[in-house]
Amino acid sequence: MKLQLALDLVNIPEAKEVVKEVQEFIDIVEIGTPVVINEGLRAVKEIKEAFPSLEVLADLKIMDAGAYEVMKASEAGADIITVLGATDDSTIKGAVEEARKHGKKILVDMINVKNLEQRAREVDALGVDYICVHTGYDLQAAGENSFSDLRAIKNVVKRAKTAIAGGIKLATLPEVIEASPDLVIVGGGITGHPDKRAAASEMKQLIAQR
Ligand SMILES: O=C(CO)[C@H](O)[C@H](O)COP(=O)(O)O
Repeated sequence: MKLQLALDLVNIPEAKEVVKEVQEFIDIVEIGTPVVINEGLRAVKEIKEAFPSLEVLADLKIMDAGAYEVMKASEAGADIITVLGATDDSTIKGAVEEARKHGKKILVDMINVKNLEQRAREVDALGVDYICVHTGYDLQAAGENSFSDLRAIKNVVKRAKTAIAGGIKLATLPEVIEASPDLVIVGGGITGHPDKRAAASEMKQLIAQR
């Protein structure tokens, strides 16, 4: 089980500071969608150059032009690129084919997918690397989480790895770990903690005990 740090509310220098603090406890660093909007793919490039031993995920949440956007993120140094599960199969197929050309991986974000199990089966058959259940910020604010969604996709996904994101904190991590995802994605649970290093370290220990 891997731990991914999601960076959403920082600029590039701040991102580097946070990663420096917690790098020994994380496997993947995510350049979040707001960071890409503010800083562009330069953020991916700079973080990959600064931390070459970490995998870097570009959270582009691709909805169209899958091949082109994966090509651009790959050129910037991303190891994993996100595509939305709600989009058309042709976009996901294009993204997967392009990722293969560059030796990169595709994570499909199932945010706001209604027919979750059926779509997870379909997306799995398209050859993606990760399928991720995700409660976004707006639904987190309404008290929702993706814990039962994770259990649901674990029952139907046969070849992709599974991942979960959305509001995971130290207190809720044990419940997440219980459902055995391959990847746990944590943003505010680390970046919003008064001691980021301690939070990341404790999360890594909880995951390692599994
Ligand atoms: O993709 C995202 C928002 O759309 C976030 O990166 C993801 O939800 C993880 O952050 P947090 O743990 O703070 O919810």
